[in-house]
Amino acid sequence: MPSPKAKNPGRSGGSPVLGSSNGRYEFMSLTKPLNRSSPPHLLQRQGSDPTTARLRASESPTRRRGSGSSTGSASGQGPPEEDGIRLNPSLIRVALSSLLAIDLWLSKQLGVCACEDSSWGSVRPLMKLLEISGHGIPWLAGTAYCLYKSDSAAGQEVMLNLFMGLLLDLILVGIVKALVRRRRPAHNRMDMFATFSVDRYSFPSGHATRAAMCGRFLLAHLVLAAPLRVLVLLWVGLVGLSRVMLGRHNVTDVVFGFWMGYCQYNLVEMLWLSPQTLQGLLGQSA
Ligand SMILES: CC(C)=CCC/C(C)=C/CC/C(C)=C/CC/C(C)=C/COP(=O)(O)O
Repeated sequence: MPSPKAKNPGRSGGSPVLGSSNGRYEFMSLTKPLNRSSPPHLLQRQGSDPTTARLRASESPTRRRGSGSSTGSASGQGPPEEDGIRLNPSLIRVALSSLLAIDLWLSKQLGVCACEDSSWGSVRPLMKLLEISGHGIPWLAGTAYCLYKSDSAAGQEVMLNLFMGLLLDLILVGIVKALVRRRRPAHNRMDMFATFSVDRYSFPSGHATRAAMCGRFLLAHLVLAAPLRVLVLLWVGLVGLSRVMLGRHNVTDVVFGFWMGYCQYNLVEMLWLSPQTLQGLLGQSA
């Protein structure tokens, strides 16, 4: 005589499910893996209904890996595309952590001027000179001076836009540093002059963004002979290299900084302040 529960075979929960096979009711545990010989309607109820499938899909890869026997994929029963989906995030994670490990290792190897007694400690003063050459203060002060001294409208326009670009660079780098909050390499000695509080973070390198942006700016707006153009490019590269050699940055901070500075120049061009715009702005404020 079946129990009253048998009248409602579709009910599920923590209690065993009653199934009918060959006209006889049998108990089946919900916590044990399903026998392959189970009738199709029980297989359906156990995990192949859309709701359960959705729940399984929303589980994290780790959780799904842990419960492989219940999904059937560990025993090779799971659909092949599900395995593919599970592999992708781990592959990306492995690739990123490998890149990070290479970055840290390479940066440590290249940080040969991190202090005076490092293997290349004797060239540290030269590296610090390159640091000053890419610092925000000399660039802002120099540009402001040229703007003040310039007696042509074209010169003033170029210098004003460079000045705006330098301010934009400080703001954008500050925002990214505050968002990413990557610590400077452990071998760095924090002996830089005139820094903001966000400069305790290393991603991206502010010197690299400035060097890349100013380098592009100079090449585009100054009429320079070929050797000088090469010198500008050399300076940009050396500023970036000196950041890693001084132990201030990891390689990825500088590479990203170069890319960011390159893009910042595009932004400066887009927001270019022409004399007409300036007159309009000054006219509005007057
Ligand atoms: C001189 C004029 C006209 C204005 C000064 C405006 C001002 C307060 C500028 C601040 C410039 C400044 C302190 C920039 C920080 C530069 C720096 C140390 C960046 C860190 O570079 P990183 O490569 O180590 O990330």
